[in-house]
Amino acid sequence: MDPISSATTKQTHLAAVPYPGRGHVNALMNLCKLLSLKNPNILISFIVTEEWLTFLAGESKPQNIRFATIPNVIPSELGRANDFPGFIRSVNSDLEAPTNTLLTRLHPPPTAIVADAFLPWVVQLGNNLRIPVASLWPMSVTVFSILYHFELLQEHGDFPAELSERGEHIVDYFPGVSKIRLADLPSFFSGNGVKVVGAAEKSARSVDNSQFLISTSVYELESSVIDALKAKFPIPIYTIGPSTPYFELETSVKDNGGDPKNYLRWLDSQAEGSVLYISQGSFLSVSSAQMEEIIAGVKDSGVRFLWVARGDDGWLKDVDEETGMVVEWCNQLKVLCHNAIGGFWTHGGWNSTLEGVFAGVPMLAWPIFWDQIPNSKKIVEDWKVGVRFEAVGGRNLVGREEIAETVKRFMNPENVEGREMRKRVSELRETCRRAVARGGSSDSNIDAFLGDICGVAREL
Ligand SMILES: O=c1ccn([C@@H]2O[C@H](COP(=O)(O)OP(=O)(O)O[C@H]3O[C@H](CO)[C@@H](O)[C@H](O)[C@H]3O)[C@@H](O)[C@H]2O)c(=O)[nH]1
Repeated sequence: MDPISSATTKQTHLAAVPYPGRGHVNALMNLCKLLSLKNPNILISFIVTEEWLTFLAGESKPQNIRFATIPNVIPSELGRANDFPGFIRSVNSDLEAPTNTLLTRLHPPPTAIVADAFLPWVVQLGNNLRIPVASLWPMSVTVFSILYHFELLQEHGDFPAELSERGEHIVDYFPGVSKIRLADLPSFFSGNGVKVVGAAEKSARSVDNSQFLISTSVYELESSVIDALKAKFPIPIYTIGPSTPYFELETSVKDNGGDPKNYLRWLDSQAEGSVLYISQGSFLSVSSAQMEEIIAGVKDSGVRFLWVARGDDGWLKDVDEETGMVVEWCNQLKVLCHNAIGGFWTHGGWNSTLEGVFAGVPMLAWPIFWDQIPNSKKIVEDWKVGVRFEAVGGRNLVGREEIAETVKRFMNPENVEGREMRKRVSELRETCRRAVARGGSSDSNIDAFLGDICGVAREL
């Protein structure tokens, strides 16, 4: 197939197919907004289930991005954590047929597709329909390289790994990836994670049949692994990150995220760098016993916090504003960029990790699973912009005293180690700002991708 020739004569119509999960939908929507800002003449159809359309109803977006829906053929987002392997199975079997039908009925017909790589079957649909596909990899390129080269783990006898025995074993054979302990690999390779490792590997390998690989990373943050992949791959690899709404920072009108409390006003009244922002991700969390220790530990630390907690976390509702503030949802990037925020307690989701770096806020990582583990290693060891609770997954319970001590030390502005971290993260913040500024690595890659899918040289 010649991916370009079909695009040259028609209006550019991009069909965007996100994986149904918050971190994935947001990343692809932000990419679509960036493309649309740069070229308001392209049409983008953003394909979601009817349930996801209700979640996105309040989303402000440019006119040339429209939603197109498929029926609710997968388990509800609201309970997907209950049977995660079952959810993945359904996404990989039940979404394909309605997506195919929709792609063939969209008008005008799509001239290109951008799809989350965790929907590997979209690549085949695109190939069948002779529409070029850009696979969006929503995690770090490091994690991509590890999954793509899964067979290296097997060849070295490192899969499956019993982490209690071999967790400290260091692996250095993934192209471009810095030395990493087996315990720091994505959780796909051990314990229950092996139930989904096949699906994850398939996602990474699906790019073999796509026409572009787009990464939400920032070139300068992972240059060695990106260079190694570029040397090996015949298709363009575009890093466009962070795929987060930095372009809306000044203009967003949704500062309260629908929450009746004004957390931004509260932040305005706090001393610079004094507040810990806490968010444990969008759908999986820790056990309730562990949560009790975390709440007690954070409160005992005496550090003020802004905490994102879901509706069922009722025990956080009695927090008074002298201690902190609890919200169900917030504009995370805006919060992180507020000068009252001095630290970010994060599960290490890739978008959150990049947002922490973009905002220049040191991170306290509590990874739960998947790529959050290598992301936390990157935060602490590679970039040196944070600390982590060691091996939280493998321990029964991290006690409140340890949590209180760690939080206090982490947020103490006098702490020498902390000063170094803050300096480093400010440097990386500038790196990210340069990447998205005009002519920077991410900005140029977005232009290049647009040029490719529009099939004509654009006037910038
Ligand atoms: O109150 C909140 C809480 C979160 N967010 C946003 O929600 C996104 C969350 O994304 P991420 O940090 O990546 O976390 P998850 O939603 O948990 O992401 C899933 O998808 C990611 C990308 O594949 C993976 O890195 C994670 O491990 C996986 O859990 C971020 O952009 C946040 O800014 C808000 O805007 N407000």
